[in-house]
Amino acid sequence: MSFLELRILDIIDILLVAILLYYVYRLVKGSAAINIFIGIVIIYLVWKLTQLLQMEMLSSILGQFIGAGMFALIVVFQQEIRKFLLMVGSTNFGSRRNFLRQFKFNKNNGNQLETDFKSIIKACQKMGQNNTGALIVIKRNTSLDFIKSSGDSMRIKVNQPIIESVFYPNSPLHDGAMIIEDNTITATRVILPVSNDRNIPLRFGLRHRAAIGITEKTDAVALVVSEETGHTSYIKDGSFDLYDDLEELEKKLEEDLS
Ligand SMILES: Nc1ncnc2c1ncn2[C@@H]1O[C@H](COP(=O)(O)OP(=O)(O)OP(=O)(O)O)[C@@H](O)[C@H]1O
Repeated sequence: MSFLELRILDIIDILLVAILLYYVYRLVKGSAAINIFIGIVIIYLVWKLTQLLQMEMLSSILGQFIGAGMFALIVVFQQEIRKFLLMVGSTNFGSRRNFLRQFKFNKNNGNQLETDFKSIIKACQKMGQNNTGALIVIKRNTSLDFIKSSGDSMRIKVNQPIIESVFYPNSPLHDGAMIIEDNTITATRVILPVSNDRNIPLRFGLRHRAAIGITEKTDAVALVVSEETGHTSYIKDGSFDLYDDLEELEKKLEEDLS
């Protein structure tokens, strides 16, 4: 029964593997790769079990299969591996403020720029009334530098008329997404990664899929104003975060951005 002895390091090991699996699952969720991912996890677990029970023959067959399969996996999951490395590399662990924010130690410390979410919501409401489409991504901890380069960089403090004029249909900047970081509009016309999730209802087009895509890959939140319905959707962690009225939306943004 010696294999059942647990050291602290084993627990840390298990936790780290669980986190890794969670991130891999988030990357492949909704795409065809999810079935391959589940298949691999099952084969790996069976292999480990056969090793533990010292079933030599089955364990060596599965071991060889997994060894050769690693190369095949790199080819099959090329896209996902790229996204994963991008996600790891773009997480700004270096910033002390962001690090502390993870633990909410420095909540309301007065030094950080509070996002003027009320102006953003008012702009969305106004654009919705005029059936003007918009896609706004608000950064939280994960760096968005890897997508900003696809658009035009700028540096304007958030305010309602500026947001409305960026998305005004004939404006040269209206296409693509607007990025907001630390209460500053830092990029417009940004092209976002589109989600492959097959569960997104067909009535939602590319604008909504792009918002879901970026919130799957980063911890940013997104607001989408539909050109067709005028409705503002709030998107977080790769899915629609529903609300009943604007006050509730304000509350959600206040909580999520603090
Ligand atoms: N990958 C992307 N990144 C950023 N913006 C995008 C992306 N794909 C589409 N868009 C924006 O979405 C607009 C097209 O939206 P589309 O009509 O397909 O979306 P929708 O989700 O149906 O929204 P709506 O309800 O407003 O029609 C484009 O004009 C462009 O501005």
